[in-house]
Amino acid sequence: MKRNIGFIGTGNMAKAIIGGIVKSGYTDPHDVYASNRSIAKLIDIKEEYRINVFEDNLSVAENCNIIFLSVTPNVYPDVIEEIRDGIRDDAIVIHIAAGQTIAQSEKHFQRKIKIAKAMPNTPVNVGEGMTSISFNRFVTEEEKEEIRALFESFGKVEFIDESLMDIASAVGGSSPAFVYLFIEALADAAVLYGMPRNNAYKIAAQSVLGSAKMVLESDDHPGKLKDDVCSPGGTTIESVASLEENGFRSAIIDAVKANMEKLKK
Ligand SMILES: NC(=O)C1=CN([C@@H]2O[C@H](COP(=O)(O)OP(=O)(O)OC[C@H]3O[C@@H](n4cnc5c(N)ncnc54)[C@H](OP(=O)(O)O)[C@@H]3O)[C@@H](O)[C@H]2O)C=CC1
Ligand SMILES: O=C(O)[C@@H]1CCC=N1
Repeated sequence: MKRNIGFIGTGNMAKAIIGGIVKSGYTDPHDVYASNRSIAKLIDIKEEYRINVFEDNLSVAENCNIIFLSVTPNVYPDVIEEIRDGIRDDAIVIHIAAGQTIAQSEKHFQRKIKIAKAMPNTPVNVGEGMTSISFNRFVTEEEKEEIRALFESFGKVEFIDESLMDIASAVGGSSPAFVYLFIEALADAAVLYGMPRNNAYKIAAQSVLGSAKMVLESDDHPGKLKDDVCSPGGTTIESVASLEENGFRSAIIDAVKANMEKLKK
């Protein structure tokens, strides 16, 4: 079935997804539609990706059969009320809002709607995204595979139980921010020792990328991969000991806990 893909809200996450589906060739930009509160962002995204834009949300709903609700969760009730009557029966609505449950949205829609709850991250923009997805009971198995293919066009996909969506949001949706902090800190340290910033970012970022690939592509536990870097009596174990002393691991676990606490509010 031919699908027009719509985005209500063209903020950071929607822009990353639009970039992902257009650059991967998954869809033609002519089949992508978007609306946003401020016109300036719409003009920018239209210029960058040559997609169609509307000044109102209802037109996106009426013209599309995959609809991303890419606004923040506090805006969901108003947006759902605006588009409710314009949604086509064959449409699949994709929620990406952290903390927004399928049940909450179903309550606002007040009608039978096919819903996919997806938790992507911004690396979708460069084809290396991670998206966790769950569905409501109205989405067929065939449609689930169609949604998988969409998200796989710009990264990896896991179907998970909706009860795990908050932790998927913290560990998949938010974690790129933690990793950027790590890369920035590594690069700052390199600059402190006289390395030019462009060299520093490249060396730090590629080391993170390669390490992630080792975890994904070797059968080894991350602890074993760490051990392989630490030569006996060498330099790395000095750094590892320092990180342990400074509570590196518990700082990460606490960061995830803070994320989960916020999602409960
Ligand atoms: N950023 C990320 O890495 C991730 C975000 N998400 C989820 O994506 C959603 C959006 O987050 P993010 O992109 O970061 O936030 P942004 O603030 O960047 O984007 C939200 C967009 O929604 C627009 N908007 C607000 N109200 C309306 C409305 N009534 N009608 C149409 N558009 C509206 C805003 O427009 P304007 O700015 O013009 O007011 C803005 O462009 C959130 O629910 C978040 O949980 C999920 C995974 C990762
Ligand atoms: O910061 C946020 O609320 C969103 C959810 C996951 C990433 N960004």
